[in-house]
Amino acid sequence: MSVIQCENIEKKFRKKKALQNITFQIEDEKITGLVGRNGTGKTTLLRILAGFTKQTSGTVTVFDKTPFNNLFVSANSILINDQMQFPGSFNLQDILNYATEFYGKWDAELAARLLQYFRLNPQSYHSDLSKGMKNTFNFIFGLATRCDVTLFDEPINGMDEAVRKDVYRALLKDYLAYPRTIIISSHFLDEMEHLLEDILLLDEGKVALHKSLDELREYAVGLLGPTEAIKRWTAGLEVLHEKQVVSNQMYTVLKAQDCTFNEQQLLQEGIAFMPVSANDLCLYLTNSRTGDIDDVFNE
Ligand SMILES: Nc1ncnc2c1ncn2[C@@H]1O[C@H](COP(=O)(O)OP(=O)(O)OP(=O)(O)O)[C@@H](O)[C@H]1O
Repeated sequence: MSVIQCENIEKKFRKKKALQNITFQIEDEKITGLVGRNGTGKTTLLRILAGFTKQTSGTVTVFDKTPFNNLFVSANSILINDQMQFPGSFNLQDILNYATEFYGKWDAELAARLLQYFRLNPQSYHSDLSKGMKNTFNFIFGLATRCDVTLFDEPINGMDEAVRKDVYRALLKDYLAYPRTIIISSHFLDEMEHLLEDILLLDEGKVALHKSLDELREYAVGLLGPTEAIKRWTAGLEVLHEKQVVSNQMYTVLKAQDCTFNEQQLLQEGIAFMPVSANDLCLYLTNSRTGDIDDVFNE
């Protein structure tokens, strides 16, 4: 069953199109990674799904309802980001107590145990926490709501590596015990790959790709070998990425469906097949249109 459906969404900020032609569906009980370069529309999309802002055109439904200003959607979904504001007079414990009243599936015990594990003092104030601690608290809050739709916008910003690892593990354990629809936007795809079932990749406000992680891992293949031989074999094919490794050796990434070569023949010419990670593929598919950073320093 689709919990989230977007049909041809566009979002404009004055003349700037932050999102365009966005169409996708997200099934119930999946963890989806929302990835893409800076400024590509991830936050805007999550804010629309959470009902915080309205699309300029197109249709969005969450639980078959239009999320903007919808009480049912706001009681059953949560958007966690580093802009979260809590009443200034509330300490962390007050915030957790208040959540009990608002979220039907709130797990106070989980919240308390995680607070203790991450050494967050329940008497401290949210505004006094460091960036990493604030985001750890926000993550705990989001997890403990057990909302049927839980949206995390770059939840691990500022967390150190050990905390990030624990956060991933907590998310996975809780999700396996209480499956729900989770979307996480992040620039750390490598680290979170093991959590994700699907990837929604945005590029300049459009959906570049929406696939399962398994499909993504098989989407492309890398060829490493002599430049002349690779150029000859790949002539006329769509190249997703290429890089000169050393003077006469290059690395080229192609769509796997286009690689109908005889692997043995390629090997004889010194060309090796290499897998392409989901993270690298996402980078290649959203490559800068302004060339390589090296070009900035070349005359
Ligand atoms: N309130 C706003 N007013 C004007 N422009 C905005 C506003 N919010 C976002 N934008 C623009 O919309 C585009 C998408 O921004 P958004 O924050 O959704 O990107 P993002 O993918 O989340 O970026 P990042 O990875 O850097 O957090 C950007 O060009 C941004 O400048």
